[in-house]
Amino acid sequence: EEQEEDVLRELRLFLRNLTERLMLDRRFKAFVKPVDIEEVPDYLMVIQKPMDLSTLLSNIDEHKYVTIKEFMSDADLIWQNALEYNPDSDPADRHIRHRACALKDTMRVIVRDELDKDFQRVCEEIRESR
Ligand SMILES: O=C(C1CCC1)N1C[C@@H]2C[C@H]3C[C@@H](O)[C@@H](O)[C@]2(C1)O3
Repeated sequence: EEQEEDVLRELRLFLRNLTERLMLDRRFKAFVKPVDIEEVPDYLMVIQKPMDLSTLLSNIDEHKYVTIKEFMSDADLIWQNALEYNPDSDPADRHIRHRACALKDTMRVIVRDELDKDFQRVCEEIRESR
């Protein structure tokens, strides 16, 4: 229905705004683009599902997400992958993990504070109806 497409358009606007705000945050610079496989040749041996903020933005424009849960599943890969690939006690890994944790918390707080619960439920109903 057209009313359903109106809801999904509004979800995409929220998701683009959220993703763009994260991309502008200096703490999250390392998460903006895919990890460079030429620079990190073993990355795909460790990480099965790479993800980054630019890829999230492309997915939004390709109408991949009908609910916030689906978006968060991909968005969570960004910090989860960073924790998994950078586990060591050296300062560089600790710095990446600190930023990964900040990304996780920042995303959740923005969604909690800015995405209406009733709107989320309407999106879930659309997903269940398809
Ligand atoms: O995991 C990541 C990114 C950081 C958050 C995502 N990378 C894997 C490499 C390990 C570490 C060293 C850099 O040379 C750079 O190549 C990477 C990029 O950081």
